[in-house]
Amino acid sequence: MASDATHSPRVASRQLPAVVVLAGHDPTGGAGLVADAEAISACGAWPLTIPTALTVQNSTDVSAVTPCDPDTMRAMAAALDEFSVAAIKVGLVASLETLDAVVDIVRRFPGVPLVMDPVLKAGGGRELSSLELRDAFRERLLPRVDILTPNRLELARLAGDDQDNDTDRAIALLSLGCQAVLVTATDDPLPGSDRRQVIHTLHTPDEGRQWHWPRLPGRFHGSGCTLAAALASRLACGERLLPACEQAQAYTWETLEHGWLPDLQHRGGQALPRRLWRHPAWSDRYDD
Ligand SMILES: Nc1ncnc2c1ncn2[C@@H]1O[C@H](COP(=O)(O)OP(=O)(O)OP(=O)(O)O)[C@@H](O)[C@H]1O
Ligand SMILES: Cc1ncc(CO)c(N)n1
Repeated sequence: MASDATHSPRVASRQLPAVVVLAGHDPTGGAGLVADAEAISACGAWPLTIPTALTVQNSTDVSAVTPCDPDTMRAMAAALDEFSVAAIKVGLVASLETLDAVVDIVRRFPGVPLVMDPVLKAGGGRELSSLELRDAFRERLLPRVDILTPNRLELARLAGDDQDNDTDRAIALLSLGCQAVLVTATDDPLPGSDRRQVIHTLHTPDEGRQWHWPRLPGRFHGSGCTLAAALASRLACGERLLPACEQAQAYTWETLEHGWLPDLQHRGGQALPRRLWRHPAWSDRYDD
């Protein structure tokens, strides 16, 4: 056995691409930082988690949000200089002060792909963003975003009232400097669309692309976080935008297909995506 003096830990020689996650903490693990960390790990990268807010919530609704201390967030980011940061994922930003910190942190990583999942409203309807905050977001963070992943409601709220269809709304956001917009249409299906499917539309300045996925029964808590975190992870691993979008959607769909309901009484709770369902420790559990 090697002596202490000569012992060196067994380490992998390959560097793992890291994803900085700036998001709120959801104690259920359905959404927020924990969800993001699971999705990022499952999709091949290493999560570096910086909390933006602490929330009180269950699988249905958020009842309180406490923004985190912006200087602590900045200090956390500054301490991560051993890692090779290859993507950033931003989720819930609940105050102007934490938005300032997010903007400062993002500036530390110029050119690193940034995925933003705008979290404006909780599943149960609680507002999580003020008009002032949305304006500041559009002005200060959106121009740095590589891909935004709003649902249709978030798209309409961020684009404002001047457009009357999703394409024009997405173009309005692209004109503010964001590079791509992937719009999900689950709770608010596209007019005239087949309700047995969920449709995603990618808008970029050069191309558009649509995907159709079979609609799974039930409602899910944290599906949007899963999609955006998986996408950040795939981009961190060097995937190009289009295949990264496709792989992140396929992964998200599988986590929902393997989702589970914490409340078997079905008192209105939502199902939680099982993001590590491929892990051997989970393989023989909870499956019907
Ligand atoms: N019932 C469902 N069937 C199939 N896919 C779903 C279903 N619900 C959500 N998804 C998938 O989850 C991902 C996130 O979409 P969704 O529209 O739920 O985002 P969101 O409303 O922003 O989510 P969240 O409220 O969790 O932030 C998409 O890939 C979407 O297709
Ligand atoms: C912390 C957090 N982020 C995002 C969402 C949206 O699902 C949530 N409910 N909670």
